[in-house]
Amino acid sequence: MHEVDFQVYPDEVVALVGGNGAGKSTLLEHLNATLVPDDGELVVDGTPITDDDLARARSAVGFVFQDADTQLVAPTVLDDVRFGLQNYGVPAEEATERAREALATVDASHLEDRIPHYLSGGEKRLVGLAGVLVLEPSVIVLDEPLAGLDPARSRLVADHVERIHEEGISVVLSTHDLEFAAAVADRICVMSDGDVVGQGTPREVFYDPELLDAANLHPPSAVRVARDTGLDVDGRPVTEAELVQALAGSQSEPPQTRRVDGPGAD
Ligand SMILES: Nc1ncnc2c1ncn2[C@@H]1O[C@H](COP(=O)(O)OP(=O)(O)OP(=O)(O)O)[C@@H](O)[C@H]1O
Repeated sequence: MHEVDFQVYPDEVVALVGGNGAGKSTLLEHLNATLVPDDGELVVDGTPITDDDLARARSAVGFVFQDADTQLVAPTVLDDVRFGLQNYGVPAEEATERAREALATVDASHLEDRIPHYLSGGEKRLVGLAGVLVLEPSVIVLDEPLAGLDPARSRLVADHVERIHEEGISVVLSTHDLEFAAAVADRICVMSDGDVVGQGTPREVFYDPELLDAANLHPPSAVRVARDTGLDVDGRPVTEAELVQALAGSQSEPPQTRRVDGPGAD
């Protein structure tokens, strides 16, 4: 990383996008002081983090790792989710109650007695998320949250991101899935070669071909359809739902704007 200036504001979802090796995970791991900058500063909730104070960054910024196994350490799922709370000295009964609530939030209550090691990749990710949510962080970092998930579980993760956001927690995630980024993010940061090379709303970023080319990225399919088919689509849609809505809107235009050929034509 070099010369990176990156902020997360309250109540926003930020997606880091960029090719392999662009620096997404490295930047994310700085946010909760898993990595500490050689030069520069990490400020959490307005206060600079010092070497003696790393625990504060770790409790304020919850990190859900791409490889969930690194995060799951206890013999059962419930033990795992309450592990962090017990480390912070929360009494056992309260820790259990809060852990159960966090598991319910991610629809994983049914897993509470299971052995974390034997869960599927998607289940592990949900339990990792519960283990972070239970600590009530102000920011949650998700490194490649869709990696290895089937489409149904990917949708579930997208729903959870929205739900977490509605609870007033900021979310920073990295992803190679630009459709997902377009659907969940308020702000997209484009990374290339260890740097943030551009950022903006999904509409600004995904309709900026020069920025996307510079980072070797292809826009989401809705953007490609809207841009390349020559259809007169208003509003620069970035998701399929927005594209469908825009196309439906353009179909309700007056009939003279539609080309009508063939035998049935008047
Ligand atoms: N601890 C480290 N020391 C030195 N170089 C590192 C270290 N960790 C990562 N790198 C290098 O930094 C670069 C960025 O890696 P990073 O994992 O942040 O990329 P990424 O954007 O998350 O990539 P991907 O999409 O492939 O996961 C890579 O070239 C990687 O080899």
